[in-house]
Amino acid sequence: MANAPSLAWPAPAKLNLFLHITGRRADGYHELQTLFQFIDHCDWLDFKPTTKDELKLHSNMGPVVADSDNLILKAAKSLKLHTAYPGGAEIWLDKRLPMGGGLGGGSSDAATTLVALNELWQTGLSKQELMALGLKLGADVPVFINGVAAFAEGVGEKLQAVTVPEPWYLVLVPDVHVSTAEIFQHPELVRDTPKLDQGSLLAGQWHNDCQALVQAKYPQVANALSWLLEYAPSRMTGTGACVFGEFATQQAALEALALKPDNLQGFVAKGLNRSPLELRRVQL
Ligand SMILES: C[C@@](CO)(OP(=O)(O)O)[C@H](O)COP(=O)(O)OP(=O)(O)OC[C@H]1O[C@@H](n2ccc(N)nc2=O)[C@H](O)[C@@H]1O
Ligand SMILES: Nc1ncnc2c1ncn2[C@@H]1O[C@H](COP(=O)(O)OP(=O)(O)O)[C@@H](O)[C@H]1O
Repeated sequence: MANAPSLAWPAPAKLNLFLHITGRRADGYHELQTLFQFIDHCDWLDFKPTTKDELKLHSNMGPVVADSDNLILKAAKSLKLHTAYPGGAEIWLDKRLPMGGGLGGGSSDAATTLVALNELWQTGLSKQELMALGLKLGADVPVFINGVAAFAEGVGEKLQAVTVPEPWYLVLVPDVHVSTAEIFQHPELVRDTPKLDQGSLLAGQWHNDCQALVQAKYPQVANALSWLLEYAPSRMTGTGACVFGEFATQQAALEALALKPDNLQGFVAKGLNRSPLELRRVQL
């Protein structure tokens, strides 16, 4: 399985093109205003329904995430429980997205699992029902199920579809893990950015409220960003650690990639307003 070039179901990464934190709820979660766009860089999954009451995951992730914590198995289990589905599934994961980088790979894997098993098990949930189930697994899961670029509010679950430019991105992956929970708990996090309407936000300057704090704590992120800013307008995605620069053409992004320092990982990807998961659904 390790070299399986492409399993059947994509789980794409997302970028937060901007991320504003506008407040904190009583339960500790933060109110956001953010713009999600997908990129054509994906994990790949495959699923085989079984009659046995068992969920089994084969993956190339290594032991970094225990099965009991894996969002894929959590998603499959929650769909099985919610619909009282008696059977199970064998699941394969070809992990390609960096973990804990603000690219949403775990959430995307969970979303693809819910969408795929709902189809293969014929459990018949609507997209809205899947999104509600997904939200219990993580704030970013619904946008991946919805599959279109979106302006998001609430904790990221109140979505409005948007059409924004689809540039090429050079994404850099600093060699550091940034914990989402740690950044959201930090006393110095900016959490009082004024709420604005969608039109003003889309037309304004895009920024990420977590970026200054993450840069200050993690020199690897600060260094990646200052290198990238020499080539293109660049920001951090989510709570980091990945940063992305916007390029008009694939060629320009690849030329910058070729010049990157050897100690930085990176890749070039296209911005997409419709996710590869959604495009697969439409094409079938
Ligand atoms: C910040 C964002 C922006 O897209 O992205 P990432 O950098 O993680 O990809 C997300 O909202 C992250 O979503 P997700 O990664 O699903 O977060 P969750 O598992 O729900 O939450 C992880 C932890 O972050 C905090 N958290 C998360 C979301 C939010 N709106 N407010 C929070 O305070 C909570 O402490 C929670 O325990
Ligand atoms: N299938 C999965 N893929 C990636 N991470 C997972 C998965 N299941 C659980 N996790 C956990 O979720 C964390 C966040 O993963 P990920 O979604 O890749 O990053 P982020 O939320 O920063 O975008 C990981 O560090 C890992 O502990």
